[in-house]
Amino acid sequence: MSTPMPLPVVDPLMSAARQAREQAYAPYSKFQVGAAVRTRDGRTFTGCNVENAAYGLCNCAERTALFSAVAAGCRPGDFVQLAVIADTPGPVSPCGACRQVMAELCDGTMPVLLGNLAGAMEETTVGTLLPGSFRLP
Ligand SMILES: O=c1ccn([C@H]2C[C@H](O)[C@@H](CO)O2)c(=O)[nH]1
Ligand SMILES: [Zn+2]
Repeated sequence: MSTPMPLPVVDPLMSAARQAREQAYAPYSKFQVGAAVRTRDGRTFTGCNVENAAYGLCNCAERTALFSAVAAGCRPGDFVQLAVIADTPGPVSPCGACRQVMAELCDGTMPVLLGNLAGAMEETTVGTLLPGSFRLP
Protein backbone atom coordinates (compact mmCIF):
# COMPACT_ATOMS: atom_id res chain seq x y z
CA MET A 1 0.00 0.00 0.00
CA SER A 2 1.25 3.53 -0.77
CA THR A 3 2.07 6.03 1.98
CA PRO A 4 -0.74 8.59 2.34
CA MET A 5 0.14 12.19 1.39
CA PRO A 6 0.38 14.41 4.49
CA LEU A 7 -2.49 16.89 4.51
CA PRO A 8 -1.43 20.54 4.93
CA VAL A 9 -2.72 22.09 8.16
CA VAL A 10 -5.14 24.82 7.15
CA ASP A 11 -6.36 27.14 9.87
CA PRO A 12 -9.15 29.47 8.71
CA LEU A 13 -7.94 32.47 10.75
CA MET A 14 -4.36 31.95 9.57
CA SER A 15 -5.66 31.77 5.98
CA ALA A 16 -7.42 35.11 6.48
CA ALA A 17 -4.18 36.60 7.85
CA ARG A 18 -2.24 35.19 4.88
CA GLN A 19 -4.68 36.85 2.47
CA ALA A 20 -4.57 40.16 4.38
CA ARG A 21 -0.78 40.14 4.11
CA GLU A 22 -1.14 40.57 0.35
CA GLN A 23 -2.46 44.11 1.00
CA ALA A 24 0.61 45.18 3.00
CA TYR A 25 1.92 48.63 2.16
CA ALA A 26 5.61 48.11 2.91
CA PRO A 27 7.70 50.05 0.37
CA TYR A 28 10.47 50.72 2.94
CA SER A 29 11.04 47.42 4.73
CA LYS A 30 9.58 45.23 1.93
CA PHE A 31 8.48 43.03 4.82
CA GLN A 32 4.82 42.12 4.49
CA VAL A 33 2.76 41.04 7.49
CA GLY A 34 -0.86 39.94 7.79
CA ALA A 35 -3.12 39.51 10.80
CA ALA A 36 -6.68 38.42 11.50
CA VAL A 37 -8.72 38.61 14.68
CA ARG A 38 -11.87 36.61 15.41
CA THR A 39 -14.71 37.90 17.56
CA ARG A 40 -17.02 36.02 19.93
CA ASP A 41 -19.94 36.64 17.55
CA GLY A 42 -18.04 35.06 14.64
CA ARG A 43 -16.73 38.08 12.79
CA THR A 44 -13.19 38.28 11.42
CA PHE A 45 -11.26 41.53 11.06
CA THR A 46 -8.03 41.56 9.09
CA GLY A 47 -5.05 43.87 8.88
CA CYS A 48 -1.74 44.40 7.12
CA ASN A 49 1.23 46.59 7.94
CA VAL A 50 1.03 50.14 6.61
CA GLU A 51 4.33 52.01 6.39
CA ASN A 52 5.18 55.70 6.09
CA ALA A 53 8.18 57.75 4.91
CA ALA A 54 8.28 58.96 8.50
CA TYR A 55 9.32 55.51 9.68
CA GLY A 56 8.02 55.88 13.22
CA LEU A 57 4.48 56.04 11.88
CA CYS A 58 4.59 52.51 10.44
CA ASN A 59 1.65 50.50 11.72
CA CYS A 60 1.87 46.74 12.20
CA ALA A 61 -0.62 44.23 10.81
CA GLU A 62 -1.72 43.17 14.30
CA ARG A 63 -2.67 46.70 15.31
CA THR A 64 -4.37 47.37 11.97
CA ALA A 65 -6.60 44.31 12.53
CA LEU A 66 -7.38 45.10 16.16
CA PHE A 67 -7.99 48.81 15.52
CA SER A 68 -10.24 47.96 12.59
CA ALA A 69 -12.31 45.77 14.92
CA VAL A 70 -12.50 48.55 17.52
CA ALA A 71 -13.55 51.01 14.81
CA ALA A 72 -16.41 48.61 13.99
CA GLY A 73 -17.53 48.70 17.63
CA CYS A 74 -15.65 45.77 19.19
CA ARG A 75 -14.48 46.18 22.79
CA PRO A 76 -12.35 44.20 25.30
CA GLY A 77 -14.01 40.84 25.90
CA ASP A 78 -15.18 40.55 22.29
CA PHE A 79 -12.06 38.85 20.90
CA VAL A 80 -11.41 35.09 20.88
CA GLN A 81 -8.35 34.51 18.67
CA LEU A 82 -5.67 36.34 16.71
CA ALA A 83 -3.45 35.04 13.90
CA VAL A 84 -0.31 36.68 12.49
CA ILE A 85 1.79 35.65 9.49
CA ALA A 86 4.96 36.85 7.75
CA ASP A 87 7.79 35.47 5.61
CA THR A 88 10.05 34.58 8.54
CA PRO A 89 12.22 31.48 9.09
CA GLY A 90 10.02 30.45 12.02
CA PRO A 91 6.69 31.73 13.32
CA VAL A 92 6.65 35.57 13.30
CA SER A 93 7.17 37.28 16.66
CA PRO A 94 4.95 40.35 17.28
CA CYS A 95 6.63 43.62 18.33
CA GLY A 96 6.32 45.11 21.81
CA ALA A 97 3.81 47.79 20.76
CA CYS A 98 1.43 45.17 19.36
CA ARG A 99 1.83 43.01 22.47
CA GLN A 100 0.76 45.97 24.61
CA VAL A 101 -2.24 46.63 22.35
CA MET A 102 -3.22 42.94 22.53
CA ALA A 103 -2.96 43.13 26.33
CA GLU A 104 -5.27 46.17 26.37
CA LEU A 105 -7.98 44.63 24.21
CA CYS A 106 -7.77 40.86 24.70
CA ASP A 107 -7.91 38.46 27.65
CA GLY A 108 -4.53 37.15 28.80
CA THR A 109 -5.72 33.62 28.06
CA MET A 110 -6.68 34.42 24.46
CA PRO A 111 -4.89 32.18 21.95
CA VAL A 112 -2.55 33.84 19.44
CA LEU A 113 -1.45 31.85 16.38
CA LEU A 114 1.94 32.80 15.00
CA GLY A 115 2.85 31.53 11.56
CA ASN A 116 5.05 31.86 8.53
CA LEU A 117 4.52 31.41 4.81
CA ALA A 118 6.11 27.96 4.84
CA GLY A 119 3.33 26.72 7.12
CA ALA A 120 5.06 26.74 10.51
CA MET A 121 2.55 27.50 13.24
CA GLU A 122 2.85 28.04 16.97
CA GLU A 123 0.10 28.77 19.47
CA THR A 124 0.71 31.07 22.39
CA THR A 125 -1.42 33.45 24.47
CA VAL A 126 -1.62 37.20 24.95
CA GLY A 127 -0.46 36.82 28.56
CA THR A 128 2.56 34.75 27.54
CA LEU A 129 3.53 37.30 24.88
CA LEU A 130 3.46 40.16 27.40
CA PRO A 131 3.52 39.30 31.08
CA GLY A 132 3.15 42.33 33.35
CA SER A 133 1.59 44.56 30.71
CA PHE A 134 1.08 48.22 31.60
CA ARG A 135 -2.31 49.16 33.08
CA LEU A 136 -3.45 52.41 34.60
CA PRO A 137 -3.86 52.14 38.38
O1 LIG B 1 4.85 41.48 14.10
C1 LIG B 1 5.14 42.38 13.25
C2 LIG B 1 6.45 42.80 13.04
C3 LIG B 1 6.66 43.79 12.09
N1 LIG B 1 5.62 44.32 11.40
C4 LIG B 1 5.85 45.33 10.35
C5 LIG B 1 6.19 46.73 10.81
C6 LIG B 1 6.98 47.25 9.62
O2 LIG B 1 6.06 47.71 8.62
C7 LIG B 1 7.67 46.02 9.08
C8 LIG B 1 9.13 45.89 9.49
O3 LIG B 1 9.26 45.97 10.87
O4 LIG B 1 6.93 44.91 9.54
C9 LIG B 1 4.33 43.90 11.60
O5 LIG B 1 3.40 44.35 10.95
N2 LIG B 1 4.13 42.94 12.54
ZN1 LIG C 1 3.81 45.34 15.99
